[in-house]
Amino acid sequence: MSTLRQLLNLIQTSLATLESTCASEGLPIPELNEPFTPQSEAFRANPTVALAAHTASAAALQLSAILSPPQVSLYHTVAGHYRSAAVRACLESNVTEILREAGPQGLHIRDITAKNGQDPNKLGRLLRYLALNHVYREVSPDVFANTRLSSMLDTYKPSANVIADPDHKYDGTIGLAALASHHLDEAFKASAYTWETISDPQTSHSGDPTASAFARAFGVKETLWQFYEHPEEKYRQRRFDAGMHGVQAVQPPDAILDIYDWKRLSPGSSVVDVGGGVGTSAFPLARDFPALKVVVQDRPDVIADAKKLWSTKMPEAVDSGRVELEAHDFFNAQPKRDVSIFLLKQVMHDWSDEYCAKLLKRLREAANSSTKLILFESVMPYACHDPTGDDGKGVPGAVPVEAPAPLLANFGAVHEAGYISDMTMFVMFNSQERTFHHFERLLRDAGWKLTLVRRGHGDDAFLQSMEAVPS
Ligand SMILES: C[S@@+](CC[C@H](N)C(=O)[O-])C[C@H]1O[C@@H](n2cnc3c(N)ncnc32)[C@H](O)[C@@H]1O
Repeated sequence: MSTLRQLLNLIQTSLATLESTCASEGLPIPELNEPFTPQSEAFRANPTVALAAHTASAAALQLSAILSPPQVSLYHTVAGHYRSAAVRACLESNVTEILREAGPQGLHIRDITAKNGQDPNKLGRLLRYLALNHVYREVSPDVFANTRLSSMLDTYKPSANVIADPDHKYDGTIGLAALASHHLDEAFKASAYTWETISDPQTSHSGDPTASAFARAFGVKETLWQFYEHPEEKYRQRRFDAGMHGVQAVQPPDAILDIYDWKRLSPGSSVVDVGGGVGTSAFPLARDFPALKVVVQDRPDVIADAKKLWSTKMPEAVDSGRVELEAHDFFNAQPKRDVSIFLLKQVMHDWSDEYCAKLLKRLREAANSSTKLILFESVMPYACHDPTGDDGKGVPGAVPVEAPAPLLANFGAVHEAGYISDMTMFVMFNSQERTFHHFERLLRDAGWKLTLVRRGHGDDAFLQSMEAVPS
């Protein structure tokens, strides 16, 4: 059978599964022209529906790559920066808020620009360009409306407020628009310097966090965190914080409870959350497993914030000593001993290999023979079939569920989020997301043996957990 026919079959069988499962479970299938609501995404929580939707989408994208003129497909990627530029202009000129208030019949570009002060000829072309990819739609000539995609850029504030007070546009929002605004500013500009950064002998092979494309683009020799400390960067700092709040909000709050069988730990066992922030993961652990000793380690200013938070959320836990909030630099010798679990959640992806190696060795030095290391990170799939799992002798969970042939094994651009995160880590921090084999190598070199990958939250989940023991 031709590849085209195989792709078409995948679309047909996936859609049949999707429609019948949604019908029997009473799950609505989203409409492109209606605004996003959490309920409109509820169907994806059903694993059968999610797999069918992702398979059909991946097949449709591959079909388009075959049937579109190659220069058109290529330029979809080559000209990606124009789409970013256009969406940035619409986001920052508050088009989505204006169109939300206009409703599904849309608004003429003259009336949009009467509100946001833009040139109707220029903004109208940007909107029409984005409508090619269903971000906004042109309802009738020069009349535009939101779609499911553009509605995700909504701060849900009245347009008059965000137009009058752009400095506080993203404060107190759910964060997705803030995250997009951050990506379209710092990360977008940084990404333009990717080649300059990896071709300059000063930075090409460096693991230094200040050797990033971001530092080059902004003409600084500092990390993003140091950059945000400048008084004139307060707006960007607040916008970043709002964006991170949005990222946290879409992660299941109690995911930490599912990544290990915490019941197995005997009373008094100690769990050290290294780089644990203000204790987001430690809260559910301390709440559900009061017999454990939970230590949260982070930088001094983060621990100061953590102390304030815990004093209102769970003061007893800190007062009794079963939760300890400890300022500690994870590149220095680890002060804790007799630790059952060292937890590293979304810490490794902030650092290049040389820094991760340092941090892993500090933990290994403090480990005893029964200590476990749990990493909670994105484990990046290859874009091809991974033969690791074929003999069944490898590490359980090392290979994710792969897409059926002839699709790309990782579902291609349908699962792009992890790869976007990898690019973000690269341009902003000179760091990265890693494949299973990369994690395995890093751990092995630092004296750890990777024994298990847990994919409890589904294969398209953002984070997977990995277990390692001293080797
Ligand atoms: C991406 S955040 C992850 C926080 C937390 N594990 C979570 O998942 O919510 C990385 C954390 O590493 C902390 N960090 C960065 N450098 C550190 C260092 N040298 N020592 C200790 N913590 C550090 C940051 O302050 C931040 O809280």
